[in-house]
Amino acid sequence: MKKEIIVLPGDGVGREVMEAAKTVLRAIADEYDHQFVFHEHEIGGAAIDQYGVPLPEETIDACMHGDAILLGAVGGPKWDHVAPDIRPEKGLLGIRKQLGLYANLRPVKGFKALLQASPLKEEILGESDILIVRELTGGLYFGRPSERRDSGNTVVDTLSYTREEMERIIETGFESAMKRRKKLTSVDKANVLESSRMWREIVEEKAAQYPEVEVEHLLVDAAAMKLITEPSRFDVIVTENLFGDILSDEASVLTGSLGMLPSASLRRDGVGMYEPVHGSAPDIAGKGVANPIGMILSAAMMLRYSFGLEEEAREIERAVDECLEQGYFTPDLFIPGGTPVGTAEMTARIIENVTAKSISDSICGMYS
Ligand SMILES: NC(=O)C1=CN([C@@H]2O[C@H](COP(=O)(O)OP(=O)(O)OC[C@H]3O[C@@H](n4cnc5c(N)ncnc54)[C@H](O)[C@@H]3O)[C@@H](O)[C@H]2O)C=CC1
Ligand SMILES: CC(C)CC(=O)C(=O)O
Ligand SMILES: [Mg+2]
Repeated sequence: MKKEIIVLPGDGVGREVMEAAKTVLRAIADEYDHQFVFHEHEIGGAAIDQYGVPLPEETIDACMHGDAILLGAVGGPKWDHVAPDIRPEKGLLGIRKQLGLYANLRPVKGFKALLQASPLKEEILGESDILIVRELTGGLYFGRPSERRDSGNTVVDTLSYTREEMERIIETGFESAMKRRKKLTSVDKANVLESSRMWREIVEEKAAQYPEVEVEHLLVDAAAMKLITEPSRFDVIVTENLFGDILSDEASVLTGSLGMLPSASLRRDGVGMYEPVHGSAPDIAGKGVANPIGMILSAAMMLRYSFGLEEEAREIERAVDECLEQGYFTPDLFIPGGTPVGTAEMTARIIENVTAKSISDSICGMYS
């Protein structure tokens, strides 16, 4: 299979973890006889430096013509003082909006080797993983332009959603629940927000079409608490943009680190951008210690959702699991008795496991 992959490394550790993901994809291409062609373009701060804007036309154009997009992360202190409308983060919001990538799937899955050191291990192990379905192109991040009034003493951000925007993501939530353990937790703030009241109405309407799905409503503040105290009560969580952003960083703690979580940003026709949940991590950027697993697992999601390469996706996931079982961990993680490594070595160890399987398979094949 030949695929053209648009690569947007962005800023900070985004660039480091992207190298790792490309290396793993090259190993998979070799093992399974695929051709993955990478086309690199700038977004975020790196694009501001080169083009003066966080989302250049040539980047959008490339994204529209590729088979799938991989994104690292954007932002960093270097661009803290640029005008608000050209901040690096506007590049990311812009590409999501312009490509219509409204459904952000954020699986929160624990790996056994890491959970042994976690007080939450019984709660999240095994079948009890969580899928957060986050609305990605509406709500507070996309309101009318934010403004400061009254000599800068009054600030205005607006939260607006259309019924259609809510319906399509809530449907994604129900469809995801149907493929999993058939439980959907809808998270809102319906005791206060009008947008949340409409959200809840729509969830109730859709529930009638999915009688097999058990539906519960939680207010976001209680949901944040229960995510930590009772993670195993959750199967699929569906929620709007801001709540999903915050809850997914929180949920990452259940897996050991924010650096572990991948995501897929999709639209109905299958076009997808794949990005780790974390940001550009300026505090560790350039030190060679970023955890590449969230980015590598995002590449696995790309193989699964955009290319239909389920076996190859599972192979990456298996290799990550194996590498952690062997005790390798980046400094954001901890495995008792294990070996601390940097980004490059972690990546090399993961690839060794991809290769190890196929070598042992081919040896078995020779004697069967
Ligand atoms: N998708 C994106 O591009 C995102 C961009 N950002 C931007 O990133 C910049 C930094 O934001 P922060 O609030 O610091 O969030 P962050 O997600 O970059 O970092 C939060 C904490 O997690 C750690 N961390 C993140 N990724 C890691 C990895 N792969 N391995 C090990 N540790 C990791 C960091 O070292 C830091 O202590 C800001 O400019 C922000 O706007 C933030 C979140 C998402
Ligand atoms: C620009 C931000 C909304 C990025 C972020 O934190 C995210 O998508 O998780
Ligand atoms: Mg976030």
